[in-house]
Amino acid sequence: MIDTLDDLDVEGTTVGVRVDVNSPIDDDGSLADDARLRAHVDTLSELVERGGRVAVLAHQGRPGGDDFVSLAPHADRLSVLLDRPVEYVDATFTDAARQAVRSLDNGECVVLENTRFYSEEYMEFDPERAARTHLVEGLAPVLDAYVNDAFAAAHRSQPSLVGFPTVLPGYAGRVMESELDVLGTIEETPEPRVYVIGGAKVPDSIDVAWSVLEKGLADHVLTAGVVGNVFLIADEVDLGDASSDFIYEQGYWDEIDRAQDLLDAYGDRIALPRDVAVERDGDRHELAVNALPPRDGEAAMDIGHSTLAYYERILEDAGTVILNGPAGVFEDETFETGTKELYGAATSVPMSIVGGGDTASALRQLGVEGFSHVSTGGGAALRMLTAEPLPAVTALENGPRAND
Ligand SMILES: Nc1ncnc2c1ncn2[C@@H]1O[C@H](COP(=O)(O)OP(=O)(O)OP(=O)(O)O)[C@@H](O)[C@H]1O
Ligand SMILES: O=C(O)[C@H](O)COP(=O)(O)O
Repeated sequence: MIDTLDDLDVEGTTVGVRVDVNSPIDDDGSLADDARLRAHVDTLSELVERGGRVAVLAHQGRPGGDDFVSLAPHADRLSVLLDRPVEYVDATFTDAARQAVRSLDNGECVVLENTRFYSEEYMEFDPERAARTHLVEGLAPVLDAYVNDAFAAAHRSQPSLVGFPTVLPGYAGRVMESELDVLGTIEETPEPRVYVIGGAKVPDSIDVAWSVLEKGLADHVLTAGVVGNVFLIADEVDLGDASSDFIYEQGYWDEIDRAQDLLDAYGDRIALPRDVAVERDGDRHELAVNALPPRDGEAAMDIGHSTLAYYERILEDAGTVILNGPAGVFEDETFETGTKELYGAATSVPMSIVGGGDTASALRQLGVEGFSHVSTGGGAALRMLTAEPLPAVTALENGPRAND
């Protein structure tokens, strides 16, 4: 059992609230989409309205990425969404951060700096070790309680997710609570069950594919996006240098072997793209897999119409579809078709569950709606849908309670 905000005596309590506001960022450093911030408004408003002193903790991007930026724009946006001043401090666990938290009054809120600006936060620990990191040792002494609303990051055992609830009474926020309610019952959803796995986080996606195939949860796994490209290469399709170099540069080369092992073990339940779209003379150009490799410099940026027809036939018979990750580079209009049509077809399946930050923003951008549940989590939703425990949830379950 996990305590929720219903169990927390909020008035006058200093609460560290871990949210997941990891968002797409424009070239000028501003937020390209605020959906993940809006998702946390209920939890944060409730805490400030009930007189809490709220210190917001979150990550943005990954080290080395263009979206690895400060949380200052997030604080500005939260201030608009919560309709009250939200302070921002460019520190997370130092004296400056502690000072900012100590000076909060009832009903006030401060956003601390991107937790991943500190290297320990980008490592995975067991909860006891996570509790001895600089972040947790530095900040926990000025907090009375910890609320985890970051369902989308709950598959990470990083200090801000598993360390705080090991030393402070922990509570699930409203997003966490509702996601666990909806996604906790995957084994009871209608069959056949189809998992559509696209996007660019290849190692996570291959883990999920292994797990759902091994446990018999998936009748079919449909691959798309960079994940689909990795499977094609594993199936000895020559995708050309541009796509191969991209996979190599992302550090995903070893994933090709894992994809191959997966095809050997469960190939009959894994569907691979039958064609891909590349850019040729400024336009979209589709190439059947047997017509590959593409010309020099052409990369596989989307699935093509023959793949769409194949996947749509599988979806017609599905009872449940679980989707994560766009089917192509949907940010470019030329390559939005795969994502738009595949996700559009999925809305006709009786139970359709979508996860993922980029996926949710892709769907809004493309005007695709009508799913049974759009989760705030991508990797976390998928992990949960494999019936695997989420480390951050386990840490909340095992941590101290207010009355202990
Ligand atoms: N064929 C492709 N080549 C290059 N990039 C691709 C391709 N297909 C999809 N992408 C990129 O994948 C990115 C999104 O992948 P990602 O796995 O992060 O999805 P997500 O929905 O955000 O999931 P999560 O919430 O787990 O992060 C998009 O930016 C998109 O451009
Ligand atoms: O976008 C996500 O899936 C979460 O914010 C977790 O981000 P991560 O995959 O960089 O840990």
